[in-house]
Amino acid sequence: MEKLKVQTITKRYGRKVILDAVSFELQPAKIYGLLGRNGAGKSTLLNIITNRIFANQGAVMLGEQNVNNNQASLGQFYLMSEAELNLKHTKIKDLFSGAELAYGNFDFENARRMLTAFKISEDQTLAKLSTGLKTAAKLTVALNVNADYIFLDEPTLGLDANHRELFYHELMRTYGERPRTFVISTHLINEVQQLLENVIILDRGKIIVDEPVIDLLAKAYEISGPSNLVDQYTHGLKILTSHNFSRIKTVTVVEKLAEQRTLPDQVKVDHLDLQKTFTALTDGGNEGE
Ligand SMILES: Nc1ncnc2c1ncn2[C@@H]1O[C@H](COP(=O)(O)OP(=O)(O)OP(=O)(O)O)[C@@H](O)[C@H]1O
Repeated sequence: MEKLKVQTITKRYGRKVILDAVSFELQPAKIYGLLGRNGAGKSTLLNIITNRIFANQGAVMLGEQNVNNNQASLGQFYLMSEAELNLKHTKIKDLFSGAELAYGNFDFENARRMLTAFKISEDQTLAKLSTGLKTAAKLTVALNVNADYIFLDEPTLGLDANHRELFYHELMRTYGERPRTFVISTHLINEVQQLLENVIILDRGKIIVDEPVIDLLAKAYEISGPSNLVDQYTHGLKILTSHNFSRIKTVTVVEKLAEQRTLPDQVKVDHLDLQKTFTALTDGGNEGE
């Protein structure tokens, strides 16, 4: 498996810049989270990587090959997204054969086992399934297709809590059996935190985070206490969010706290989880666009 390199991708719709010279790399056999607020450009980016839409500038490379219209490279990528590509009236079993035809070595046995777990018959068509079960059927294809890079755009759309658990379990199972790269774009950040090795955060057209989750969380803090003491302790730090309740101030920072900073007795420092870190970093972003 080769590295996938996204190099200075720019995408504009009219005069609006959706992706602004975005660059990052995906390593073989890792699970990434691609996070961003509504309208941040996640789907646009995944569609560009998989050649469904075209960038105004930049390139996507698999190893040394530009993937643009390159069937051999594109044959390593699979995108599961909301778009149904006119497959509504296709039976699930025909989706399986389609994946076999396009990619070879489809894991029929595991796919049938997953369908049974989701209580879906392979003779059903996507059109007749509920939103959640449609997602479950598409996930069953995505987790059993023979591709090195699998992009899951909103893979939990409509899935109830039990089915989401089943999906996370199946993802880890297939990843354990055959490690390949998964990129999961989702808003259910807390739920996927345990699955992700790396996180990429898109905000207002740019990548603002691209690192192992463990490294990001190691420097993500919530600091609270009497307002004047919090101000004193955080002097010189970049405060991302700040709230006052009565005389207690709570701020978030995502940067290393130097050891020589003395923590006043009444000030408390806690680590943030991934959801809160994301919110702190993207507060004031582009929600609702
Ligand atoms: N075909 C299009 N024409 C014009 N603008 C578009 C088109 N497709 C997407 N956009 C705009 O590009 C921006 C990014 O959209 P995109 O769907 O990539 O965001 P997203 O991060 O996937 O959002 P969400 O989390 O809400 O699904 C949005 O402002 C959207 O309105």
